[in-house]
Amino acid sequence: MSNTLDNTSAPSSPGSKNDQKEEHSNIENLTLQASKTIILHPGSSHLRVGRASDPRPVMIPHVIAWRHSKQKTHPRSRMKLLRSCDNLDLDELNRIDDTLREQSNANLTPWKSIAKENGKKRQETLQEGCGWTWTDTNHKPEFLIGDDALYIDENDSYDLFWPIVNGQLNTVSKSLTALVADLHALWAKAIETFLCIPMKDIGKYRAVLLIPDIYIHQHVKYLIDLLLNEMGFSSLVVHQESVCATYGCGISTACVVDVGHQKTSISCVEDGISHNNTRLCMDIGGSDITQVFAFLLHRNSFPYRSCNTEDRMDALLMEELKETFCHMDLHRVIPELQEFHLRRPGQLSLMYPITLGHETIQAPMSLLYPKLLGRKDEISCVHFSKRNPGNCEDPFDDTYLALTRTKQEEAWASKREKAAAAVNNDSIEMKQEDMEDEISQNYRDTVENSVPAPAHIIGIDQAIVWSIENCPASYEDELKRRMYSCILVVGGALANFSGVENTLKARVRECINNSPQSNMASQVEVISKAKDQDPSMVAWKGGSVLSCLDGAQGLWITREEWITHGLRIFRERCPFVW
Ligand SMILES: Nc1ncnc2c1ncn2[C@@H]1O[C@H](COP(=O)(O)OP(=O)(O)OP(=O)(O)O)[C@@H](O)[C@H]1O
Repeated sequence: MSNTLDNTSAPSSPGSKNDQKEEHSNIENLTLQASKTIILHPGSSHLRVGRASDPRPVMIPHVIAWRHSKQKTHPRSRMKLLRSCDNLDLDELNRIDDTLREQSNANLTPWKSIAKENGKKRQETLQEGCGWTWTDTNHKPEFLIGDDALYIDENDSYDLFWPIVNGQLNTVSKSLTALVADLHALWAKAIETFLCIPMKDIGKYRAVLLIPDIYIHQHVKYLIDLLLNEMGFSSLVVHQESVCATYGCGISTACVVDVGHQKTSISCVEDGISHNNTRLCMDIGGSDITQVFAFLLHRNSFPYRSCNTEDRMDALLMEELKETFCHMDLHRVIPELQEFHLRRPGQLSLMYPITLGHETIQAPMSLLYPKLLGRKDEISCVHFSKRNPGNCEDPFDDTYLALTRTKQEEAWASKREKAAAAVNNDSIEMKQEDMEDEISQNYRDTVENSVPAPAHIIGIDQAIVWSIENCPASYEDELKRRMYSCILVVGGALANFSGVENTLKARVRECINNSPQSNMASQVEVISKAKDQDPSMVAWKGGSVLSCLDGAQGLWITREEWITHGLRIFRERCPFVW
């Protein structure tokens, strides 16, 4: 498929008039097709949706607000924008500080001095309002989506719901059927509002759906059914985020590190295939960085003293401050005098001066030192590829494959499945030590014990090494070498920080320096803004590239085929191992 990818951008060779005519009409066809293809990339914080012909997608908060009656007696659900972090392990901050001192050769200003400075700061009221208003709900819409939902007054009669949590469908708060109904309402409204396509015309459009690398089979089935059956798209292709990310950058082989709002997913992709054993997902991301930053700002006498991240507007302010001030440039540790604006719908804006110390680096570094997050659920926060539980619609499921695979494949698969099941807490009887033994053993098989086994959350640098070391064997470890020399960071949460490439590169080098792969250390390269694209849109872009590839034309499943053959046809056409 990579060759085809190159072909799409290759200039046409001059030929006869007929050839040129044919080429012209091919291009016209392709453009027409692209304008009739909608790419959907849902995430924990944002939904990206747009036509394949668009240079970039519309990106809206992936949230829906349902109206409820004022008489409702039970408390309204208030899904928090940021997860709480009450157990930060502050000893980890000392480790981060040691690294900063070593790298910057500078003295770090103690947080108490910064706090003293901030204690003196007073806000200034600006004469102009912020221009924001609460969403007008006077006409009592049944539901609202995106920014309209996010900016509903908290006292208004609406319940907010984020359908994706930690990168997966949020089935903790709702049944799968109810959740899919929410997605139907949300996606249809987004397509009508932002792409100006009435749902009555959706049958003229094809859809590309991006799913997580580690997906739940049943969820994918529900989503296909939603798009083809319920919404009525004419046909559909489903593909994994990491592979689409490589298409989006025009890179054929990379270790893709996708750090989003609530999840970090790592996978080694080679020519359009994400290697199963290299996939790892941890429930940590940008939302954790925001929480750590909020904590550190409070410790440093944050001048907006009543800030409370349980409040939606304050949580959004914290996100904005993180995106504006945080970075991963380890040489920038000197305190800086900055200012920020506090905006609230219908109120005058306030301008606050603030002194920022090196908490602006400590917060993003928490993803390299995840112990800092103090996650109590850290074992259930690590996920590996899941076994296909099988489905009666699909005769060639894992059970069939298990019966037909070789002895060696059998041994490997059973070991891996046991370890993955344990880490995912599916196998509750398994004791902690057994579990660690299994995972270590599984891990030793390929890694020779050079990196700790990911039975709990580990730093992103270590997770990258774990993933690459699990690549299939190749001549003189050529594949691993290629992965180390192309670590592609996508997703909005890490790739946007200045200095991330150098910092991550140094950390990965350090991780492998004392391992059998130390000869590859000098070749480690990290790319965070491939082709100057917004890293949170790279995978979406790849979805649009995929929809135009010649080689992908055989992957489409039509509505009729889905209705007639169900999962069987999906397995046949699926561009990844189902
Ligand atoms: N300029 C920036 N600097 C730092 N962080 C940023 C920046 N822009 C966006 N982010 C962060 O990126 C995160 C959103 O990234 P992304 O859109 O890739 O996540 P998502 O796909 O919605 O979530 P997930 O991958 O967890 O399902 C948010 O935490 C946001 O604060």
